[in-house]
Parts: sequence; C-alpha cells; structure tokens
Amino acid sequence: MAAKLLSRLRQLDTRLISPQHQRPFFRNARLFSGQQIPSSDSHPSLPPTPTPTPTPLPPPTAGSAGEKRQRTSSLKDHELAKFAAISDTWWDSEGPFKPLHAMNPTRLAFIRSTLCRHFSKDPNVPKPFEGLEIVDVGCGGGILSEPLARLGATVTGVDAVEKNIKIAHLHADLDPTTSTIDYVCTTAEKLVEEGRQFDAVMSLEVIEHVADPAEFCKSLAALTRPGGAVVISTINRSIRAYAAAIVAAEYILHWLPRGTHQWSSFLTPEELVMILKRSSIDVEEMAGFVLNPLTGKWLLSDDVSVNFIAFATKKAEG
Ligand SMILES: C[S@@+](CC[C@H](N)C(=O)[O-])C[C@H]1O[C@@H](n2cnc3c(N)ncnc32)[C@H](O)[C@@H]1O
Ligand SMILES: [Mg+2]
Repeated sequence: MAAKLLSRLRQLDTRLISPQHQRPFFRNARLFSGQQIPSSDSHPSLPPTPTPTPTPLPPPTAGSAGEKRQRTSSLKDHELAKFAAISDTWWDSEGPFKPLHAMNPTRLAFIRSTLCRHFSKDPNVPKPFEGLEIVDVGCGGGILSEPLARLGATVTGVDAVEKNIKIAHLHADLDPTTSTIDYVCTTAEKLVEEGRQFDAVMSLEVIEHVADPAEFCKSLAALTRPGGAVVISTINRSIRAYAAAIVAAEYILHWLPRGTHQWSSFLTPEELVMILKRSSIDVEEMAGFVLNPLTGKWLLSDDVSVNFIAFATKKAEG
C-alpha cells in the first residue's frame, strides 16, 4: 500500500517537472473557458480520487439557488451534495468541519490584519470592522461569518445549499451580535445580477468546489466596491497538498469525508493571482497555513505549498 502510494506520488512528481508540464499557468483547462486544451495536458497520471455517492439535491425550488442553475457558472451539483449531506455537523468542532474550526483563529488573524491595514482601521479595538459591509460567499454554517460580525462588520452570508443557510441562521440566532447576519441561500452570480456590492468579499475554501473558478472570480470582483478587498483561501495543486489534504486528511486521519477534495480542482497560487488579475483584482499579500503537529494549532507561514490565503484589492475609481 505504502509502496503503491509512493510510486503514484513519484509519477505525479515526474509529470509536474517534465518539460511539457513546465507551464503551470496553462495546465488548468478550467481557467480557460471556451479554449481547447490538448488532452495530454490534463492529468494523465493522477490516480482517480474516489467520490462518495452523493446525496441528490432536492429539485430546485422557487427562490432557491437552483432557480438559475442553468445560467450560473459556479455551481457543481455533486460538490453541493457533499456539503448538504453533512450540513448538520457544521458546529461540531470534532466533526467533518474540524479543520475549518481549527484554522479559524489563524485565518481571522490574517483577515483582521490585512483588512485593518487596507481600510485604515485600528486592529486593537474590540470591533475593528465597524462600518464595513462584508459578504461571505460559500459561508456554510457560518464559521467565518459569525466572528466577522463579532468584529463589528455588517455581514451577509451566502451559500448555494439551503440546509447550510438554515443551520447558519439557527446558530447565529443564539447570540444577539451574530443574529444580525443576513444569511441568504444564493450564489455570487445572483448577487451580481441584483447589483449588490460590498467593501470586502470573503470566499474561504470554496473556489476548489466551484465549476468555473475564473467566472467565479469575476463574480467576486463584481461584488467588490472600487477600493474594496477580496480574501480567498484554498488548497494548492501541489504534491504536498495531494499527500496532506487528500491522502492524510481523508484516508489516514479521517478529518474529512473521503472524496471531499479533487486534486485536479485545486489552484496554484500563481493561477489564483492570474485569474484575479484578469478580473482587475490585484493580490497584495499571500500566506500559507501550516499545522504545528505538537500543539495541533495552525500558524501563518510563508509556506504556501498546501493551504494558502490571499488578500487582494480592487482599484479605487478615478
Ligand atoms: C468547505 S465549505 C467552506 C465554508 C466556509 N467558507 C468556511 O470556510 O468556513 C464550502 C462551502 O461552499 C459552498 N459552495 C460550494 N459551491 C458554491 C457556489 N458555487 N456558490 C455558493 N456556495 C458554494 C458549499 O455549500 C459549502 O458550504
Ligand atoms: Mg475545500
């Protein structure tokens, strides 16, 4: 088993460093909507990642995110089904969302420092985000939306899965500060159609689950006011990420249900920078998250080889 895994990883390694694969920007066909990428440029040696049998989503109902599914670009039904199937576990800090709970203080530290610097806010006051309107796209059960509200932001949380929004609502209602969060079952594209804009747009651990990351970034850009900020976190398409985020997290440690992540859906930091740039969003800061195995705590690091977070801005008008 170990030998088989090692040989698979070696195959992957060879594929990534072989001359025909030295153009990381051009490997990911999903970033080039409508453009044909030769099939040899896909992922020939990537072992198939098992996917669980997804629980089918209920048929789209009026007013749900499914309503415009034909016209939206970001929704992938089988990805949404994975989250719908475990939606009642969002607030179980030992359940399938344990890694998000564990990473939350670290990602909030990054968000707090970057947003405060950008919007000239004092990071040391109890509510540094007072006066900021923030949207949390793909908010799930509200693990990030809630602390953003506690830090003083006016928060809108959106998710394509109705069950997630219900759980988020119920949980937020337990505290008067978080009960102000406006949770809506919708998509970024739909908010754009409605002409909504925010000072800051967050989308953490979502882009690897959408159908078209470039189109998704365009929507995030459109939701950002001129002079506003975007924060995205995701997983690098690296060999280390395959070993850590899929083999270890799903198959050895059982932190996440098997099939949660598809390696080929990950983006490298360079690809993320590029697709945001095409939407006129400039990445200004990036950090990696690394787990200290002794304390079990996640730390910000320069190592972006597995989990990483990017802070980006949209130019002010004029
Ligand atoms: C890994 S969870 C991240 C939750 C939250 N952002 C966090 O980090 O705590 C991904 C979430 O994105 C949602 N999602 C996936 N694709 C989406 C899309 N195209 N539009 C809106 N939400 C989406 C899923 O339903 C799920 O709740
Ligand atoms: Mg993910």
